[in-house]
Amino acid sequence: MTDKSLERAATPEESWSDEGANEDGEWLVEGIVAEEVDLDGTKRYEVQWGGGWSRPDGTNTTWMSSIPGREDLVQTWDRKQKQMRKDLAKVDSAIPLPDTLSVHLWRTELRAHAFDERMSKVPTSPSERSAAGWDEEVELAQQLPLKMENRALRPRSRPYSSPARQSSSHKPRSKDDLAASHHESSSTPCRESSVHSPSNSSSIPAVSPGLTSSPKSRRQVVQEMWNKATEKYRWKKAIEKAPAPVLIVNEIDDEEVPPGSETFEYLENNYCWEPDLDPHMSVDDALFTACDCTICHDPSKCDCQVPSELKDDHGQKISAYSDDGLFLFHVPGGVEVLECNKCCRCEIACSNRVAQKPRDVGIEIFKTLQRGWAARATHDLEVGKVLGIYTGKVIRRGDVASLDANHLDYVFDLDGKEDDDGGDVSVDGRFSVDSYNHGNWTRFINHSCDPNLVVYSVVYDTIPELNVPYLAFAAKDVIPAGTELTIDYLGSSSGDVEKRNMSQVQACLCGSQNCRGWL
Ligand SMILES: C[S@@+](CC[C@H](N)C(=O)[O-])C[C@H]1O[C@@H](n2cnc3c(N)ncnc32)[C@H](O)[C@@H]1O
Repeated sequence: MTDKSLERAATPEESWSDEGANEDGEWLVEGIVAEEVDLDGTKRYEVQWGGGWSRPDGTNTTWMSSIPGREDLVQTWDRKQKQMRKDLAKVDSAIPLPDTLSVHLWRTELRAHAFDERMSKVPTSPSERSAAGWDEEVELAQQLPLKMENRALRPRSRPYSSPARQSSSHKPRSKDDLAASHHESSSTPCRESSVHSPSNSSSIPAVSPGLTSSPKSRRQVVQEMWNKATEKYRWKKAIEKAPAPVLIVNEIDDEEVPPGSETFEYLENNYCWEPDLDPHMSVDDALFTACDCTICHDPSKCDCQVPSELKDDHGQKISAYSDDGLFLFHVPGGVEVLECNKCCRCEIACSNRVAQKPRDVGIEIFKTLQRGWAARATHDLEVGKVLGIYTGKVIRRGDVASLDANHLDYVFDLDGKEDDDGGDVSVDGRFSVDSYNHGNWTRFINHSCDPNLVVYSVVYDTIPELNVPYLAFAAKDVIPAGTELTIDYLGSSSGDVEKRNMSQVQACLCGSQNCRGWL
């Protein structure tokens, strides 16, 4: 594919006679009809020529980065576009954004493909993008002072009721080479340098080493850093594929990247933790219950499902997913989905490996008018589509209280098996995930009282007894590309607010018809 917007059409001066020029031989500009933003942030305007001039094929526009002598046209155009974006941003987050924005999204996709082309790799599908060039480019941009907002609340996972736990039978098995054939990534101790520190390895020179091109914008640098991090989560053998890209878009104001982005450690599909949690988090392979299936169609015959509590009305074990990997929404509160794990023999294509697969949907982190940054997908999503997992730093629940207040908005409790009093989960066994300094795109998912995503607990690279499942996000409805992705921070609990200090409650600006008014 060719990025048409970057082709430079011949101007009338270059290709055509003077017919259509005014008496001074100057060409008349009728106006600007479109704009395009290049990968490095450079704008181009599609200029329509006046004077009745047109090419033989009827076209009469040219892409130009400036219009000498008609800067007024550029200013007026920029002002109107800014206003239009503001108006668009006022649209209720629960309502799909209008077509004008889809055009933008489509162009964003085109730009991503154009980038791939320039890096000499033609992507074969929208979700397959090249890593070429990241290595030279990702050495990071200028370190700017970061202003972190002080917020009070934290999103909580659904407060499930806690069913009686059955004791799991574990069938130790020897290691085989399967682990190596699956994803390279596993959860790791947190990278200390990513905690805000001006002198750490994430400091960003103004110009990328080895490149003579102009300095990169902060947006570009952060985006590249994050996408390079997703590259680590590449599946070998059957699927030579990294997750789809994450892009940063601001159509509202001049904030280039979300606060703290430059020092943020992007973790696409794994947790990190402090060394003191290592004995808890590092699980010996011998403790995994693994299956010998090739493709796991029948959970009742799948050894790794022995500890699973996901059953039908007759007590038969059932799968959380359809054969084509869509979430089926019959996982009751308190039940964790057990996906095939690194010791199972099944293929990567197994229908019981879903939340753990590299994300095949592109994500845009975009600025909203009143709710900070948010997330949306660049493709239409079908019901049950699983988008990814909440990642970040695993901490003991007891340590949440001592976090800085601005972390609390980004703390998700792993409380799926707990009831209001913690149930049969011991105090020492309660954990939370802090995605303030470490995490992935899901930390930008805002709250809606009428959300379009559901959250469920899933286990695959640890064992259920450790109580550190991942929280996975699945589309509750058909979600058109460009629609903000939202969850209900309070799950189904309406009583939860009574336990909260009311001074912590924030006004909800989700704009849905059944908005509770707070979150
Ligand atoms: C996990 S963060 C979501 C990402 C956040 N918007 C950002 O810019 O980083 C949660 C915070 O986002 C804001 N937020 C999310 N949903 C909101 C809503 N419906 N109304 C108002 N603010 C919201 C609140 O400040 C909340 O504490």
